Formats: sequence, C-alpha cells, structure tokens
Amino acid sequence: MNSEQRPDIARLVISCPDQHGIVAAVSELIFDIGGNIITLDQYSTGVENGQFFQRTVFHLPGFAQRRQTVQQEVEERLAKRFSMEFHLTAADEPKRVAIFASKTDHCLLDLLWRHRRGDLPMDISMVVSNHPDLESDVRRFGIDFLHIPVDRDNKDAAEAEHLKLLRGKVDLVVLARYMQILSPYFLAEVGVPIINIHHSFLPAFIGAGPYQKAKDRGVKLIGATAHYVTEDLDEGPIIEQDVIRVSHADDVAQLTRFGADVERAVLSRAVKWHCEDRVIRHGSTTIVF
Ligand SMILES: Nc1nc2c(c(=O)[nH]1)N[C@@H](CN(C=O)c1ccc(C(=O)N[C@@H](CCC(=O)O)C(=O)O)cc1)CN2
Repeated sequence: MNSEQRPDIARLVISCPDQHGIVAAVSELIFDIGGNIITLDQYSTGVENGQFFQRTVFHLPGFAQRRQTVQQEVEERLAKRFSMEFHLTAADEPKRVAIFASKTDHCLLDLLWRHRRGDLPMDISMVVSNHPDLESDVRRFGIDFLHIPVDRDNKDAAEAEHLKLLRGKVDLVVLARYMQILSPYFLAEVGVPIINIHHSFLPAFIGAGPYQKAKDRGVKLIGATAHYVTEDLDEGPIIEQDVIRVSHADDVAQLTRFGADVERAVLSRAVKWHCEDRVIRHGSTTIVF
C-alpha cells in the first residue's frame, strides 16, 4: 500500500480551458473544506487557447462521508466557473478491473503476480479468455476465469456475453495480449476505458505479427506500447512505451522473448498509473502525471 492509499485521501483530476485563477481557486476550495494538499501536478498546452490539466491529491478528514458534498462544491465553485471536466476519487477505493487474454500468458501472469504482491491498486474482478489454456494459472490466484470462445461466426454473441459480465461491474478493462479486435459497438457499450498492450514501439508495426515485421526491417530496437483502445486498431492514445536493444543475430523467437519482458513492464506501469488516476486523455494523446 503506498502513502496515497490511506483513508481520507482524495484525488481531484481536472481539465479545462487555460485561464487565470484555476490553481488559486482549486487550492482555495480545498483550504475552505479543511483539506491539506499532499501533491499537485499541472500542465498547460499553452497560455493562448490552451487546455489546462491538474492532478491534486489531498487529505480531508472524513472524506468518505463528505464525498458527495465535496463533489457538489467542485461542481458549483469550479466546474461551472471554468467550464471544467473533473473527477473526484478516493485513493483507497481500488478500480475494479477485468483482464482479457488469449493464449499468451506473460502479460496476464505479470499483472496477477504484481496484484498479489500489492503493487497494483486494483481489484481484479475476473479474467475473460477466448481460449481455455490459462484457466488453471488464473484460478491458482483465486480469480474467476470465464472462457468465452470467439470466432468470426459468433463474435457478436461473444461480445454480448462480455458486456453482460462487464456492464456496471468494472471500472477498467485490460487487454493482456487479447487477440481479438473489439467492435465499435462493444467500445460504445462497455462504458469504461480499455487498455491494450501492443507488442511494438508504436506507431511502428501496427496490427498482427510486429516481431516478424521488426525482423524483416532489421531494426536495432524493439518495444512495446500500452494504449487506450479505440476503433482505430493500435492507434489509441499512448499511455506508456519502452524499448530494448536487439541485433541482426536475433531471430523472431529471440525478439519475441526479449519483447515479452518489455511488454509486461509497460502494461503493468500503464495499468498502475491509470488506477492511480495519473493519466488524462487529451484527444489522441495523454498527459501522465
Ligand atoms: N477495437 C480495437 N480492438 C483491439 C485493439 C485496438 O486497438 N482496437 N488492439 C488489439 C490487440 N492487437 C494488437 O495489439 C491485435 C489483436 C488481434 C488482431 C487480429 O487481427 N485479430 C483477428 C483474430 C485473430 C485470431 O483469432 O487469432 C480478428 O479479431 O479478426 C490484430 C491486432 C486488441 N483489440
């Protein structure tokens, strides 16, 4: 448990057109309600017609009981005045997460292992897979495993089953090398963010088989990219990336092995940062505090 996960710790994440007085107004509101700012990070895309972003973590005695009142205070004193989008969360309230996987295990197992160690501030509600291969591994962590086969003839029905499992029950979906393209309907209906790990340093090598493409191109670096999922395959807002050096002597199998370590680390960092409300989407990009 990190320092932020104590009770009575609130997180306020805001986004609004940049203008005078935002930081003062946020600080004044927190002061007026008896809060004490622990960390405050901010960024503006520019003083001329820019967009302002801020993540404030503050201690507020009795926040759990006062959350609704604080929400209304923010609405009335900040959101209306600054045309602000915001969300107010409790640091000790873990996100409910569903993980989707196929046959490849390293990203899934890394998330389960880090979660069991207490390194990921989330509750894993379930693992869903289109293959049965990983069931025993998942159940060993005491987590529900739902095998929902998917093929080109049953994709709509499978996604309908997914939505029944997810709607209103999770705050985040993580694709841990889940090898099915999600339909626009599913993306519109699921109602929560989806994070995917792509096994290349995007925008290079979008789509299937990136390690073969990397070998064919003779790259000296391979990488992995965690991004939010959109209708445009592997083109959603990037959350985290990393790379590793490779050489001409490495075949695709070796690239795949080297790449797996990068994929695991990148996905886990992205999931952790999302669960800590550190990631703000801004068009096709993200701000990560
Ligand atoms: N709507 C989106 N869905 C998914 C995304 C995304 O960005 N938007 N990312 C992919 C992950 N992915 C690469 O990282 C990927 C997965 C699967 C495929 C693909 O061609 N799948 C085939 C089926 C393959 C199979 O059955 O083995 C398909 O869905 O028809 C390409 C890229 C996850 N989903």
